[in-house]
Amino acid sequence: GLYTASDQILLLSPGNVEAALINSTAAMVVEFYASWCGHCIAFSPVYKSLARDIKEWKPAVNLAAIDCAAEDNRKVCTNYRIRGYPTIKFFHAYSKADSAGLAFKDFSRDVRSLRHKIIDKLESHVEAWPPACPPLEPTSQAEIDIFFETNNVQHLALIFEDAKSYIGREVTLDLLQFENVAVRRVLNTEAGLVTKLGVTEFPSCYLYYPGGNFTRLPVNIEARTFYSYALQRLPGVVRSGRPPSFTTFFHINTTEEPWRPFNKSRVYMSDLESTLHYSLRVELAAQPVFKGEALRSLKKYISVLAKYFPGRPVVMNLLKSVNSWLQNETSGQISYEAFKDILENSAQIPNAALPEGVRWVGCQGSQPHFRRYPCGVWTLFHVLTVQANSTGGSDPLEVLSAMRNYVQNFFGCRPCAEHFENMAMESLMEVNSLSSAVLWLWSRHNRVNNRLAGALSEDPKFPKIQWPSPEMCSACHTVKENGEHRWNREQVLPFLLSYFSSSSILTDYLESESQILEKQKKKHVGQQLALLAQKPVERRIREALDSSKPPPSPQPTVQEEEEEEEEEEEGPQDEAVADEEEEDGGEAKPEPTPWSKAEVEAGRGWRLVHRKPSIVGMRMREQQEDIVDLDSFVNQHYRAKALRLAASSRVKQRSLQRQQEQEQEPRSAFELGMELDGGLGMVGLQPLEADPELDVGRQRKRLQKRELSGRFLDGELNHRGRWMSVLSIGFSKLDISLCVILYFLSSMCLLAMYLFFKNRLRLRRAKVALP
Ligand SMILES: Cc1cc2nc3c(=O)[nH]c(=O)nc-3n(C[C@H](O)[C@H](O)[C@H](O)COP(=O)(O)OP(=O)(O)OC[C@H]3O[C@@H](n4cnc5c(N)ncnc54)[C@H](O)[C@@H]3O)c2cc1C
Repeated sequence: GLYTASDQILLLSPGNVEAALINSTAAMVVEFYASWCGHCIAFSPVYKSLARDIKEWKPAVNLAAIDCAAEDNRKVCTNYRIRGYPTIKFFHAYSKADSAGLAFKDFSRDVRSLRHKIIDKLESHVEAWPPACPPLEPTSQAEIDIFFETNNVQHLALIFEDAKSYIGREVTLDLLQFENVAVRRVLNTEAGLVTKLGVTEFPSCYLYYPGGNFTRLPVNIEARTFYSYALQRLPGVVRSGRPPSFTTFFHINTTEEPWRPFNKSRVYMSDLESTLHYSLRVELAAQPVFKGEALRSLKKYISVLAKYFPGRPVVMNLLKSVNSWLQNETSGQISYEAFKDILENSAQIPNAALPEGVRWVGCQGSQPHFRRYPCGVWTLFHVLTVQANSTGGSDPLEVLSAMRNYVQNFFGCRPCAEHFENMAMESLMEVNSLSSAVLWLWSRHNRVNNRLAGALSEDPKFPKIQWPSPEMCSACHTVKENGEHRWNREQVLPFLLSYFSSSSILTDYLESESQILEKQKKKHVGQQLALLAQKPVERRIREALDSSKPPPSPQPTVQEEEEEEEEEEEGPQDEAVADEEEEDGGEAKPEPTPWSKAEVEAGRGWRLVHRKPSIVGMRMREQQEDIVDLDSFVNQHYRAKALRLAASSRVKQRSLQRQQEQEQEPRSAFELGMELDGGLGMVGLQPLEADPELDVGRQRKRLQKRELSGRFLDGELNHRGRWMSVLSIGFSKLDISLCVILYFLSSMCLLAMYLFFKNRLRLRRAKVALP
């Protein structure tokens, strides 16, 4: 068919036609059409506009349509004696079963004249006036005099007009769904009232109160739209079924968060950043993997954000890094986790971060379920279309198609996405310039506002209006000669360009950039700690071993090797001095390689695990460490720790100065990790202190030296201890046995050779001695 349920048009079928047309409390206007008929197709936008225009009239009159081209509907259309398309018929409220409806003859294809026709038909009701329809006939002085005795309303609006004018009746129907206000039309011929109120202009609107007090309703233009808008916003006037505390909502904090006072006619960066946070960290997270259409949509979305989001440097740096990573991604699919790593700036690009959490300001709702994120999404895309326009984007559809794809693929509200897609399919192709893109989004947003006005999702504190209101931009509204409201697009465009421009965006309630960066830094450190704490011991050992495979070049340079050898050969006294020098920074050298921190860490890990042994022969075992026995590995480190502790306690006893130095020396995070891990901190290779500046490499070196010093100080260790220490470095019992056997065999061999040559010499001497 030509219509959908979101058009505010009731779609008729054999199943619901009787319930809709027979004995209904509201009158019905029905379009009988055929979906293949060109005139029907041409008329459908008018009929949709009419439905939007008079949606407040629903309790009195409702619009419906039926596609007679559908086989199932043919009998219904035949029963109502439909001969041609489109045919519009009017059914009075409480129509009988045999009613065939009143056809609109020669109706013109414009909303205003159709509206007037509907009013004419409503007034032609001959039976008892339907209770759902307000009185449409002109009022009199006599009725006004006793009005407040018989009606319990706060405001009575009197619209003074001539007999031909429909404004009074239209405004009466526009206010049908609002409480605490009544509207009556007064003809210019009602001399008593005209004189009493001193009315000179027709049309004009006056508010009349008990006791005969009255005041003129101030509006920019004397027209239906302005009257209806102003009357719907009078104090105490609420949509039917809504709480009457409309005006006091502003001061009541009904949300969990503190209310943030704001200017209703400004855009806030805090809303935009909150939208980015929710969109990128929450909504996108629903997709574990992006591929195909979803990946293309994500790329487009991030691309327009990186190009047009008028963000602070810290946010823009982050968006640009995410964008360049995404655009370089060619594998055809990416996981959300990988995306998130870049989003959280795991690579620690300087001065780049997206603030965490939401802080709604202009998008605050009076209840936690009102407004917020969807308000932010609209605002974000209005800002982006305006930014694209003012920065001279090349493709008029760039932002809108990114929005369309985002909404279609990721926006959590699926019916919203469906409605938006329908609008996009219908007219997005008409957009041919950057300014028409701005206007397209504005007008489609207004369509959504129109559809949602009065819906349960409408925040009573922020009623859905045709935006901008006359108060915000009176020049945006005009009235045609015939009194019909029109948007003045020439005025709307500059208004939108200024309202959503980057220079108009307020930065209240934002966290400072340094706060954001500081939080991000803490988060990174926290994540590293959590990761370390979560990893099972064996996994950490395996990872350490994996990381022990040499990366391309962080192997020690010749100079480094020499330095390390020198350090290893230094005695304990030298070590203390060297430690002091390192702490002072005196001898500390910057990392000689251009590797990232992680790579350097990996390199250090590699060097640590593969450090040159002090016993010749260890090199031969390096290749085998990939298949190390975990238990013996664990044992080695337990033993190493025990030896270190023993050695350091001996040192303490022997040197008071050395003891003091050791006591003053802060325990390194690495050592703490060793203790926490039961001596396995070495394999985690992670600093456990929350200070990211901690030089883990130096502490490791120091630790190595202590291990070594433990061995060199071992003069006091007993022979068995030393033997054990030799074993602990890596020789198995088999190795030792083989060595002993080889030693024994070679000794035997030497002995045999000695005896052999000795005998030969003796024989030779004996031969020479013979005559
Ligand atoms: C793409 C999309 C489709 C949606 N579809 C539906 C739906 O089908 N059903 C549903 O229940 N909800 C839908 N929503 C949510 C709904 O439109 C509102 O966003 C939500 O109800 C919150 O409303 P709000 O009062 O904060 O104002 P919003 O409509 O969210 O507007 C946000 C702000 O934008 C400004 N604004 C308002 N109108 C315009 C305009 N025409 N042009 C420029 N700026 C304007 C105002 O300052 C307003 O405060 C949709 C949201 C989006 C993003």
